[in-house]
Amino acid sequence: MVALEAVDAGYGEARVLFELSLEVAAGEVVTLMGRNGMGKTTTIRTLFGLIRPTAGRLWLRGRDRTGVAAHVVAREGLGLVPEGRQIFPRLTVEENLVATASTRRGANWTLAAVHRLFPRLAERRRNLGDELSGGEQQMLAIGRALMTNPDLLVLDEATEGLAPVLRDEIWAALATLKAEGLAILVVDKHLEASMRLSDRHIVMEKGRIAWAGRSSDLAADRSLATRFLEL
Ligand SMILES: Nc1ncnc2c1ncn2[C@@H]1O[C@H](COP(=O)(O)OP(=O)(O)OP(=O)(O)O)[C@@H](O)[C@H]1O
Repeated sequence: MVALEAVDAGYGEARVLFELSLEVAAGEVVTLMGRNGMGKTTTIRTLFGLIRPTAGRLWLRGRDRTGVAAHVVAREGLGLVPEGRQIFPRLTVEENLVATASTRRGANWTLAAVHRLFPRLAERRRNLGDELSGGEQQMLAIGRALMTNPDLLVLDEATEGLAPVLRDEIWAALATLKAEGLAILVVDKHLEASMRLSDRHIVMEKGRIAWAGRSSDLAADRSLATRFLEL
């Protein structure tokens, strides 16, 4: 449903992505991995139209969407959980969720549905964003992205800096979303958890794809992790 095809992209003169191609099909869960600074966030920004590629194509639902504005991409059914969460600190939990609500195509995601996925957000609904713990903020960031009713949810380091019990809660929520048929692209360093969740894994090195394969391939060759991921 989304694809980058031979994309070059970067910031000003600095080229970060080199002929990068990747694809996420409907209902598929894919992990994007790699050491710091290898271009994962830049890849996500390019997918969302936040960076315009200098070469190559962005495909959404089979249509060439290269160079379209970010708000147009968002309306095509891509929901972003950005690095650092970026929730609204002075809005309540409920206001944060309603702020991004979309009525596109049936609008499965309502406040009640987000509360079912993360009961903690129902308890905290009247708290301000900056009164939440890190884990609760992350749940809110995911809930907010779901309120746009995406077909593909993209998470950039969503479990970073969270206590293990909260990380597990986030992974469990993602497993529920996968079972409901949502496509997910997840940037994450936690290999074991992402191997359990994801269908496929893509490893980036210096703006290029260094390795791609299934969880069973990763499990079979542990040297891949040390080679590409510093684990
Ligand atoms: N806004 C920016 N302006 C200029 N260069 C940038 C900008 N953002 C990132 N870069 C550079 O682009 C390269 C790739 O960064 P990117 O954030 O995509 O990597 P990453 O794999 O997501 O790493 P991390 O895990 O540290 O977020 C790095 O060399 C980084 O310094």
